[in-house]
Amino acid sequence: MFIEPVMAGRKSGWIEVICGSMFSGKTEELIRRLKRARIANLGVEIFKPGIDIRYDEANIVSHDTNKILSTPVDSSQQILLLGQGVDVVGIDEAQFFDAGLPEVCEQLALKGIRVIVAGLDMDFQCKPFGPIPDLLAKADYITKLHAICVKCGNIANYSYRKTADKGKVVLGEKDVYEPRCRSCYNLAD
Ligand SMILES: Nc1ncnc2c1ncn2[C@@H]1O[C@H](COP(=O)(O)OP(=O)(O)O)[C@@H](O)[C@H]1O
Ligand SMILES: Cc1cn([C@H]2C[C@H](O)[C@@H](COP(=O)(O)O)O2)c(=O)[nH]c1=O
Ligand SMILES: [Zn+2]
Repeated sequence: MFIEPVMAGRKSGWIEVICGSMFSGKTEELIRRLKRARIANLGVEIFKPGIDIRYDEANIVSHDTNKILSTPVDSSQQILLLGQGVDVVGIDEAQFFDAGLPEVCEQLALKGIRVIVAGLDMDFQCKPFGPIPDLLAKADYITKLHAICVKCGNIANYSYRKTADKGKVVLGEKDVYEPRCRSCYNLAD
């Protein structure tokens, strides 16, 4: 389990990235860390991409219906503007943001803000997803989570798409995707 670092001396920010496949618990872990920050009386701002309206327009909602209120935004620059002056910034579904997100996170961390980012590291074709690879390179702390393979029960690293759609961005949940391990991902069905 991730334990919040204790920083001595001057207030310094940092970047945490929570990554993994779909259903691996990224959103739950993000919500857990943000709720703990609120319990510590820290100022928290939470963002998600405007396109992510799967479960709710504004809330970040986990597959287990755990939720926390967020501000939907359309660009990483908005996070830089709206995130000023708080202690902690949380970002969910970061794979959908533009290529400027890593630099925005860097700027926020430089201002002493703890930045917690959750997102898919790979798309349905096992290709790196959006700004996540660059975020991983810049992160101070990385947590890689795993789901359970629906085919065999092993640890799942991949998000298998069940439909014929080949577009990179296709919103969905169990109707469209299932988590699979490496062997089961490479099965024909
Ligand atoms: N195959 C699975 N493996 C693991 N968790 C699953 C699976 N199917 C459903 N879940 C549920 O999904 C929850 C994680 O949801 P969530 O945090 O939204 O994941 P993510 O954001 O990584 O997609 C788990 O706590 C569990 O209840
Ligand atoms: C693999 C993959 C996923 N998506 C979409 C599907 C969901 O709407 C989100 C991921 O949500 P989660 O919180 O990680 O479960 O991303 C996509 O658009 N393209 C893909 O390749
Ligand atoms: Zn498997």
